[in-house]
Formats: sequence, C-alpha cells, structure tokens
Amino acid sequence: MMEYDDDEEPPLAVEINDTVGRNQSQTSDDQRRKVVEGSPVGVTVITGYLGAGKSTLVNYILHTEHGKRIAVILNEFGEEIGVERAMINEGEGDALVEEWVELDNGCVCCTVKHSLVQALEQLVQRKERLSFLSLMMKYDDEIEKQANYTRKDLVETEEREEKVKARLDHILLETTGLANPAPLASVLWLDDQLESEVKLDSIITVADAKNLRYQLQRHQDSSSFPEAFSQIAFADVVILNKVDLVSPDGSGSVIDELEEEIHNINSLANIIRSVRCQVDLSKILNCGAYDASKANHLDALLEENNSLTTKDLHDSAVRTLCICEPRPVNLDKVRLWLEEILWDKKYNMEVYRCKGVLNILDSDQLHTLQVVVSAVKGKRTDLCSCWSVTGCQSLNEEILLDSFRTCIVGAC
Ligand SMILES: Nc1nc2c(ncn2[C@@H]2O[C@H](COP(=O)(O)OP(=O)(O)OP(=O)(O)O)[C@@H](O)[C@H]2O)c(=O)[nH]1
Repeated sequence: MMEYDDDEEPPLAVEINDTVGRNQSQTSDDQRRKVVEGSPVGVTVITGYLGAGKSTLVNYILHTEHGKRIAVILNEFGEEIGVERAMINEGEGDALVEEWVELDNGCVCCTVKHSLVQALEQLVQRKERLSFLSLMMKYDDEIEKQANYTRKDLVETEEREEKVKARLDHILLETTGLANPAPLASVLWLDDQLESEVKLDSIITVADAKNLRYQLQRHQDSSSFPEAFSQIAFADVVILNKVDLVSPDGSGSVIDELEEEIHNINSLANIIRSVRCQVDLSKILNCGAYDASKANHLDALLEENNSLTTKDLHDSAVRTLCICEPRPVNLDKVRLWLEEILWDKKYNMEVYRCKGVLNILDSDQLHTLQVVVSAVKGKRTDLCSCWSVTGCQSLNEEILLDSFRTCIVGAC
C-alpha cells in the first residue's frame, strides 16, 4: 500500500495549469462536455491478493498522461470502511491532490453502503463546487460593463463550463488484498432510476503471476486463499502482473497455463499480461461491464465461451459454465428460476457471478442478466438466451440447463 503522512493537512485543490498540454486538455474538455451532464462517473473496483500490484496499478494510472481527472479511494480496512483517503489526479499537469472521504464506520455490505455511494457522489459534487468558488473570485465587475451579460448570466455560463472542466472523469476504488469484491460491487451497482452520480464500471483483479499458481493450488488442497479465488471469480478484467518474475520476455508455457487456470475459474474475464501493471488504459477504464448498452459485446463473449463445457474444465474449486438456449423463455419463469437457484439454493449450487442475455417471449429486444452474489439486475437491450454462471464445484451444468428449460415458453 502507499504510504502517507497522517499529520499532513490534505490540500483541497490545485490550480489547473492552462499552458500544459493545452491541445490535449482542449480535446478532453470537449469530450467531457459531450458526456458530462447527467452521465454518472464510472467507478472501477481494483482488487487483488496482498502484494499483487494494486497500488502499482493505481500509481501507473494516476501518472500516465491521459488528461482525465481520476479520484482514488483507498479502502484500507476491507469491509470496514472508516475515514478514507481519496487521491485525485487533476488530469492536466499530473498534479495530485488528496481529499478525505468520510464514511460511517461499519460493514460495507450493510450500514456503510449508502454512505459509500453518498461519499462518492459528494466527491463528484465537491469538485464542481470548488471550481465554482474559484470562478466567483475571478469575477470582475468590468466584464459586466463591457459585455452584454448580466452578472447572473456570466456566472451561470462560466459555472457550466467550469463544471465540465472540473468534474471527475473516473473513480478508482482500491480494496485491501483480503477483500472480497462482491459486497462492494453490489453496493455500487445502482439502478439507473436512482440517477446516481456514480456507477460501477468494472471489477479489475490484479493477480501475481509468480504466486498465483501456489495460491490456487493451496485453495484446492486446503481451502486457504479463498480471497484469491473470489477475486478472480468476480473480475471483469484480470491483470496478470509480474510476468517478468516468471519468464524474462513475459511469455511462455507457464504464463499460458496460468491464463488457462484463470479462465477455468472465470472464462469471461479479459486477461491482460503486464509488468508493473503497465497496461493499455483503454482496456481497463470505461469498460461498462455492467452497462446494458454493452450487451452485444457480452453476447459475443458468451458465444466464444459457449464451446467450453464441464468436461473441458480442470478440477477447479471455482468455475464458469456457459449455456445457450435458442428458444424464447418466459420472463416470470426466469425470475422464479433465479429465485430458486440463487436464494432458495434449491439445487445446492453456490453461484458467485452470472452474466447473460435472455431471449424473452414477445419481446423484440434481448434482456441482459447480471448477478453478483446477492445483487441481481435484469436490463432490456437488443436479441437466444445465452448466459454464464461462475460458482463453486457444486455447479452442475445438466441441472442448470434442465431447470432453465422449464422457463422456455410452453414448457410445464
Ligand atoms: N518484479 C516486479 N515487481 C512488481 C511488479 N509489480 C509490482 N511489483 C512490486 O511488488 C510489490 C508490491 O506491489 P504493490 O503495488 O504494493 O502491491 P499491492 O497489491 O498494492 O500490495 P498490498 O497493498 O500490500 O496488498 C512492490 O514492491 C512493487 O514494486 C512487476 O510487474 N514485477
């Protein structure tokens, strides 16, 4: 983890240097202008076992020239969130600012959950307010005399402009190495109707290429390192870091086998190999892993993985099954089926994560299905029901498929 001096007063804002990277910042301001109003700020949950390279990734993101304003929340206490630090990259000029994000004490899955979302929203709004204040101070009565603006007009116009410039583009939430990302995901995964200022973008797991195999092996033998497993099971992206410690050129059969092991646990995760987490940021930020608008991508991913069946899988404690059913299904029956599988545990299967697209009767659109432990969301998008489910060894493809077929229209 990064080190901080606790006695130091965190500065609240830095002046943005207009002369640095003007063209780049102009372009990114234009891009922001298009999306800022009304669009929530994406939150990426960064997880990974102790020492895997989470802080290295955060540092890399903050210090790479991308022209984005990124805030980082460090969840030092795992599920216990108290007062947190947030580091904000001011984008242009790579200036870093620290702010405090205050949350009530308690477990993130219960008491703190609303507080976490509120704190993130306040962080977003706070950036806007700070910028508005500095604008008011800049205001010059002379401008009012020379131009046809009233004071109110000018402030309002500039306020809007400054909001565009000062608003955060993204938030990174770095968890402790022993955290299970699922509670955080379900906290941040909010309904569109709530019109929150923040939304879950994706879960990124940093895995240590040197130690991963040992951790996974030990988990199978003795159930130790459960976090290493669940972190991979819930990941949308796995950064297979420290490949330099396994092979000098970052390739070879050992790394191929590691990738295979990761895919055996979570076949839908995008795996990126890295040294010191130096990855293409476009592959890890704004993934929209929970966006209904990305259903086409999900559909393609599921199809690609559909060939993977139980017999192809190694004997792994956590695994993913992909199932496809071309006939249309009944939405009410699917709801019932999900309740039986997830809550009633009718078939004694432990499910962690489920992603899919459903072909619902009398609907010209497909519906997407997303499940993270206790959180289940269904969203309508555009067209075969194809879904994957990640869970314990108890997963049984035959039972899942048979029980799902009871949802097919006309089935009893
Ligand atoms: N050789 C090598 N070392 C790395 C790489 N990535 C990170 N490290 C080193 O691994 C150590 C741990 O990295 P961190 O980024 O602190 O890991 P972390 O996951 O934040 O650690 P915790 O917060 O303690 O869980 C540091 O000494 C890094 O410099 C890599 O790709 N190769």
